[in-house]
Amino acid sequence: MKMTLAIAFIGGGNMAQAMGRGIVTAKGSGETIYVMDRNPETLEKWQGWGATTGLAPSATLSECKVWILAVKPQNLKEVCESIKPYLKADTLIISVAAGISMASMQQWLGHERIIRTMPNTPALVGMGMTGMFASSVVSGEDIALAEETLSYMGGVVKVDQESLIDAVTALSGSGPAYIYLFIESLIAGATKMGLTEEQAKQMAVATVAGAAKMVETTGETPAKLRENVSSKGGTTLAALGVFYERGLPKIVEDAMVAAARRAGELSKELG
Ligand SMILES: NC(=O)C1=CN([C@@H]2O[C@H](COP(=O)(O)OP(=O)(O)OC[C@H]3O[C@@H](n4cnc5c(N)ncnc54)[C@H](O)[C@@H]3O)[C@@H](O)[C@H]2O)C=CC1
Ligand SMILES: O=C(O)[C@@H]1CCC=N1
Repeated sequence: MKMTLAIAFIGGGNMAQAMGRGIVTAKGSGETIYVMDRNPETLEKWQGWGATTGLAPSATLSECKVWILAVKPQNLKEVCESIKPYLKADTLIISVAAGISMASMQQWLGHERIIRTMPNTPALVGMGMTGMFASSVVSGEDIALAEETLSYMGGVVKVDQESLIDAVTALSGSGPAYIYLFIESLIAGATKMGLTEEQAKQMAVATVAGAAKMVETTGETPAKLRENVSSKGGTTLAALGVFYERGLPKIVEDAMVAAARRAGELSKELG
């Protein structure tokens, strides 16, 4: 027997699939999920997970208590207008869109029960991180429901000001891409020194994962752990010297400021 639908993804692309995969893994199937996406190819993956799918808004949306808005910020206004007729008073909206304000979504949807979040794609492997901000009208019960839904994808951190979602975007939302660039750079450097691509990838990935796990489990600060690797007159300090000389900490800070600024621009351009 088909299970009752619980969650609707509005837009079933990269981010939605990463989030959906977390739910499918936790629940054993996608049977409680409904996905609305105008691209039939995008829906094929969801169908393989057992989800119900649709190419356009329909009454099926009304069967779902939680709607996750996961289209590009540029498409959000038109999509909100198209799904609005199927909203019920108790529908809980969770937006993952970068840079689109709560006020705009409340206006486009004529609905106040909205939670703004910023997840990231490691949700696909259950290691996501989501920052969330709830409007003042959202009940404790709905916040708990949103936290439960998001916890299938990894960690959840609540922030108490909407503007902080842009900082979350600059850190964990866009952050996986920064780490991928760093891994790409490590692999490129190692292959130039003679390691094979496969060897370099294995070592780079283990180094990033191992270092992150050390920060998570030892209780030491990242600075102390860095010092522990850095022998006096040794190889690590030779490398770190280049990072400092070229201003890596400032480069990272500037990059994050650019990401947060872009979120602010999206908000001005799109709502
Ligand atoms: N990709 C990432 O790492 C992250 C993305 N986000 C946010 O997630 C949202 C989605 O981003 P992605 O998944 O990367 O984009 P995507 O392009 O992979 O997915 C968007 C989906 O929306 C569908 N769509 C667009 N207009 C539609 C309409 N009118 N009706 C039905 N379906 C429609 C598209 O067919 C597409 O499958 C964005 O708002 C982004 O800011 C948030 C955190 C991380
Ligand atoms: O690049 C973007 O705009 C989205 C938001 C965070 C990650 N990807």
